Amino acid sequence: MEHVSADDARAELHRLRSSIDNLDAALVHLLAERFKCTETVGRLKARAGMPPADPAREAVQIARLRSMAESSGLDPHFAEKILNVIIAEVIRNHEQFAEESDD
Ligand SMILES: C=C(O[C@@H]1C=C(C(=O)O)C=C[C@H]1O)C(=O)O
Repeated sequence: MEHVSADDARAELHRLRSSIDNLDAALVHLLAERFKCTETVGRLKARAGMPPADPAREAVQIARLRSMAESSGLDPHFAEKILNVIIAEVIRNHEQFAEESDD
C-alpha cells in the first residue's frame, strides 16, 4: 500500500470529517422534517379514529427503501433496520396522540 505522511493523513482526515459533519447535519434536518410530517399524520389519524400503525404501508416503504439501498450501494439489511427504528418511534408517537384524543 502507498505510504502517506502523517501531515497528509491529518489534512485528508480533516476534509473527510468536515463532509461527515455536513452529512450528519443533513440527516438530522431530514429526520426533523420527517417527524414533523408524521406528527401531522398521527394527529389526523387520531382525529379520524384510524389505527396508529399501518403495516401494509410499512411493507411498501421497507421494500422501496431496500431497493433504493441496493442500487446505491448501501446494505439493504442496514437500511431496513434504520427504517424500522424510525417507524417504531413514529408509531409510539401516534399511540400517544390516540390516547390524548381519547381523554
Ligand atoms: C406515517 C404513518 O404512520 C406509521 C408510520 C409509518 C412511517 O413512519 O413511514 C408508516 C406507516 C404507519 O405505520 C403513515 O401511516 O403514513
